[in-house]
Amino acid sequence: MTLPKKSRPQSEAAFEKAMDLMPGGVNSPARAFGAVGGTPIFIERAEGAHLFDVDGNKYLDYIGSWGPMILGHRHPTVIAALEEALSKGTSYGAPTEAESELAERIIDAVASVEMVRLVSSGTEATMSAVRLARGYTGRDVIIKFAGNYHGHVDSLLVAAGSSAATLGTPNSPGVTVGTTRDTLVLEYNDVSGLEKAFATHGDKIAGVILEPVVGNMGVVVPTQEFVTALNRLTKAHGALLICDEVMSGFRVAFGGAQQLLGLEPDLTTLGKIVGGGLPVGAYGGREEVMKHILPAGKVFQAGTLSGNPLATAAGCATLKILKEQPLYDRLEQLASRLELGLHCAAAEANIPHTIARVGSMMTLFFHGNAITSWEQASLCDTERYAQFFWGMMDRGVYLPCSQYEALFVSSAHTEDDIDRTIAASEEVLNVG
Ligand SMILES: NCC(=O)CCC(=O)O
Repeated sequence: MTLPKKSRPQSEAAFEKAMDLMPGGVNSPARAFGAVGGTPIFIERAEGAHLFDVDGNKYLDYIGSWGPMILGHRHPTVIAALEEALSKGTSYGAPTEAESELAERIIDAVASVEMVRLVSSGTEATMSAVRLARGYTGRDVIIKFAGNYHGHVDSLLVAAGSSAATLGTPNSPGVTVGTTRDTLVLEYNDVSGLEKAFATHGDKIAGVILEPVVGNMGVVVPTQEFVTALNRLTKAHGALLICDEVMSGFRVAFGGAQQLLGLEPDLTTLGKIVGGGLPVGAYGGREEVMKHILPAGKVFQAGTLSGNPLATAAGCATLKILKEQPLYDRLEQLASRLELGLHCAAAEANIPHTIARVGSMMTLFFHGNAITSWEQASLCDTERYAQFFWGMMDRGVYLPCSQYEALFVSSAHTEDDIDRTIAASEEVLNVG
């Protein structure tokens, strides 16, 4: 296992203390650097495209809080909206007009969403969407795909991606066989597997949930045949298509991955960017389906902090900027520059690799072939990734601490930042 050359004594001390207080020293396993070894850096503050750790080191941040910070950290408009909301109160547990504004902004952007419910995390959004799909159809079975991650919902924590895959727990202890009896796991991009599942269980399938651009086994893109089959088979069998756009929503396009790919979901789950850096999730879809949620209908779902005024303010400010400013072209330019630079660096060093990218989310896989499923993703050279990760960290570039997580470019990155990142990668990949 490669470890960093640089020591970070304050982070090491903070981690040692945290390990006594919280399991593994963290509040979410993705943060623990488990797959790359060593000590996670403890963050002191962030600004624009940069993170600053407690040892006083500055890093170019390509995680962006695992996706939400598409505008970079402390965007002045988002901070101003938060300050204004804060001056009025922090939680009411009663309706506000700002909730309608955020709902309206989501409905305006995502073509398939006619009505939306706000929650507090992506996990809550997917959990609720699955319940609604079952409640609406009166059926039990949910199809999910290996390596896709839908938060830590029990019934979906099977062959899960993200830190569950990275840390070797794709099927978590504590998730009962009974809970997952109605979860059918297929390989991503496997059209014939999907056809067979519908041929065998068609009248029992409540829905199919997927990441339309996967970010949780590294970036994996669906084939056009897979997209067409998902649209066709769900419609033909009366099952709901659920696009989990917690990561890809407002990230790969203003209308999400569904807009880019031509997916026609009945339900969409959102999180991350819609909260502008505060805890928000959302699920939405056709009005006729959404009206089955209590109190309009009978499917139960609730939340004390749902539509929280601070989170709603940050979300509205972020979505307003994304609507009014042509940031997606800029993100595309920056990210394609990074893709090309990383590709050239790895090619020059003769390192087998493939890069998957959609807009500003991307993965440099240490494997020579294109990655289209978890079966293939699992063959990557994760030891090489760990070396790459620490080499980049020591040069002030903060990348995901796992081969199986996407990196994100934000609109706060500059061409110069990208070029510095490429120069660092050239050094790291050539040193080996
Ligand atoms: N792929 C990682 C995430 O999406 C969330 C971060 C976390 O699990 O802490």
